Amino acid sequence: KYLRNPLRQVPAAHPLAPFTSLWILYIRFHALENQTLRAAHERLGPIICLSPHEVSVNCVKGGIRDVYAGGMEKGNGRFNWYSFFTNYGIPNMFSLGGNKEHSVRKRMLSNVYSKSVVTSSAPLLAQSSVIFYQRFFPYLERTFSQAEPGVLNIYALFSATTMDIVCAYLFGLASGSNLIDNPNELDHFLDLFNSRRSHNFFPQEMPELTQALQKWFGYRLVPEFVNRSNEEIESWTKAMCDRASGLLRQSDVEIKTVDTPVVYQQLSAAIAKEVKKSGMEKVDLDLRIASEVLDHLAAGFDTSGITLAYLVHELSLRPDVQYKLREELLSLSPPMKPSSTPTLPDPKAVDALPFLHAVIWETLRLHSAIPGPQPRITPSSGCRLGPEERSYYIPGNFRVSASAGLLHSNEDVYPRATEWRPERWIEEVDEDKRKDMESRWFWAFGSGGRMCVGSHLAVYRKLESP
Ligand code: HEM
Repeated sequence: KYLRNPLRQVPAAHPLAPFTSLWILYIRFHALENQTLRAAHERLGPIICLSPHEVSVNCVKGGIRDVYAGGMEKGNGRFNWYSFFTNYGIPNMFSLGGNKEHSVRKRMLSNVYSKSVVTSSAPLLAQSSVIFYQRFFPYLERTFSQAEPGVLNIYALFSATTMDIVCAYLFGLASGSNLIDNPNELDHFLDLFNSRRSHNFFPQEMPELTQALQKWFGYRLVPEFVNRSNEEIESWTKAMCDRASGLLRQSDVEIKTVDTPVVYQQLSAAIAKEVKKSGMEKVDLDLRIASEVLDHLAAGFDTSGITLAYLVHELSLRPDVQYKLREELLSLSPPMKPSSTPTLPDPKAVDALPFLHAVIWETLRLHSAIPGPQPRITPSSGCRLGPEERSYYIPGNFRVSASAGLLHSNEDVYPRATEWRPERWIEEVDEDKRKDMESRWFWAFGSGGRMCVGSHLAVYRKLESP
C-alpha cells in the first residue's frame, strides 16, 4: 500500500505519517496540532503529509486557492468532520458535507448577512444602540464606580455582548438574549458551552467508533454531561425561536424596528418554501430553522468574543495605539461616549476609520479565532497540490486542510509576523503586496463558497465595540 500511495513523495511531517494515521491522531488527541503543523511546515515547506490519506497545505497557489476557492467539499458519504456541528440531529449550513445542498441554504441567507444589508439595517443599528447604551456602558459604569471595582472579566463581558447582538439580529431584541444584564445566566451558559470543548476529539475524528462503543458496549467516549449541555443549549435556542415565531404570527401587532427578527424571518420563510416546493413530508420545520440559527449564534458569539478579548489585551500593552484609536473614535458623530445621544454613529462612517480598521485586521490576523485546520476532501478524480515548482498528485477522497494561524505567519507577506503591529495595515506598500496582505493570504474568515457568512456582521460589531 505504501509503495502505491503517491503521498509517499510528499514531505512527511513525521517518519510514521506515510504509514499510519496513528501519529496525527495522537497529536490531535493531545491538542498539539497547531504547533506541530507550524514546526513541520517551517521545516518541510508548503505541503506536508500527515497520514497515508491526509495532507496539510500552507500556500495560496496550489493551496487555499485550489482547495477552498476551488470548491472542494467538506465531506463525502463516508467522512464529514463537520457533521459534529449538527444540532437537534438536523444538519445546518456549516455542517452540510456536499456543495449542492450547501449552496441552496447559503442562498437563503447571504442577503441578510451581506455588507450592504448589515451596514444599512435599521433593526441592527437600533438593536446595537440599545445593547451598547442600555446594557454595555452601564455595566462598565457600575463596575468601575464601585469603591473596590475588583476584576472585570472582559472575555465574559464580550461574550455576553456578542451573543446579545447576534441574537438580536437573529430573533429581534425582545425575543433574543440579555446575557449582559444577567450574570448568572451568562456564567451558566459559558460553563455549558466551554465545558464541551475538550470532548470533540472522538466524535470528530472517530465518529463510527464512538457510536459503536456506545451502542454495543454502552461505553461512552464522550461524558454524559456533554449531551446534557448540548440539550440545554438547544432548548435555550428553541425558546428564542418560539418567541420570534410567536411575534411574527401576531398579525394585529406592528413589530417595532428593534424587535424585528431579521434572520429568523428570512430563514423561516425560505425554509418553509423549500419544504413545500420539494414536497418533503414529516419534516420538523421548527427544528430545521432552530438547527441553523443555533449554529449562527454559537459561531458568531464565540469567535467574536475571543477576538475582542485579544484586541483589548493587545491594546492594554500598547498605550500609544490606545490613545490614537480613542482620538479617531471621538471624531465620530455622535461621539461614542456613555453620556452622548444613545444612538451609534452610522456604520459606514465607522467603517471608514483607517486606524480602527488596522487594529481589527491585525487582531484577526495574529489571533484568528479559528486558527487551526479546516478539513476538505479532494475530488474523486484526484488533484495536484503544492506550489507549481513542487506540486504533488493527491488521490481522490483524501483529507486536505489549511490553517489561518499558519498562513498569517508568512514573513514575506507580514514581516515581523509574531508581533501585533496594526501599523502594518496603514504603511505604504505596493499594490501587489497589499493584495497579498488583505486578500490572498488573509484567511481569518476562510475563503471560497464555505467562507464565513457572518464576516460583515462580525466586523460591524467589532467596529462598534472598541
Ligand atoms: C471574528 C468573528 C468570526 C470569525 C473569525 C469567523 C470565522 C469563520 C471561518 C474561518 C469560517 C469557515 C470555517 C470552515 O470552512 O471550516 C466560518 C464559517 C461560518 N461562520 Fe463565521 N466567523 C466569525 C463570526 C461569525 C458570525 C458573527 C456569524 C453569525 C452569523 C458567523 C457564522 C458563520 C457560519 C454560519 C459559517 C458557515 C458558513 C458556510 O458553511 O457557508 N461567523 N466562520
